[in-house]
Amino acid sequence: MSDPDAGGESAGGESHESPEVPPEAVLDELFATIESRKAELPEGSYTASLFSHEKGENAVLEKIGEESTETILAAKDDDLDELTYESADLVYHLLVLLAMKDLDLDDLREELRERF
Ligand SMILES: N=c1c2ncn([C@@H]3O[C@H](COP(=O)(O)OP(=O)(O)OP(=O)(O)O)[C@@H](O)[C@H]3O)c2ncn1[C@@H]1O[C@H](COP(=O)(O)O)[C@@H](O)[C@H]1O
Repeated sequence: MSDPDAGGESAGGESHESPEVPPEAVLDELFATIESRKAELPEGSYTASLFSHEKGENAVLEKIGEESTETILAAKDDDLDELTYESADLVYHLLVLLAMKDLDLDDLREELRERF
């Protein structure tokens, strides 16, 4: 996997498209970035702030609750752009939670694969 900091991510929370990351590698790249933020806790990183929040794990748990509600509301409104946006927020925060609990994408993949 490539260096997560080489893909244009910014500790300031800016998001840049990374055309060199193929679509099928996006989740792995994102998770690698999350793991990097967890290890290095750079200043200005929203992800790092979730790992060092004074509320502890409740910070990310609350975000998952909020993003779940926003996802449901977008679906009820049949707003597909909003549904996609809020789903991305939800998945991102879920991946932060997995990393916080020392789980990773392989654990998730394995669990899903066993259901085939
Ligand atoms: N994918 C994400 C990502 N998705 C959501 N968020 C943040 O999650 C927060 C969501 O909170 P809110 O819902 O309150 O945001 P909001 O914009 O006020 O409200 P909404 O309209 O989104 O509902 C915002 O601060 C978003 O910036 C993310 N922050 C970071 N990433 C990824 O993590 C990388 C590293 O980010 P930093 O840790 O900030 O460097 C980035 O390059 C991205 O790839």
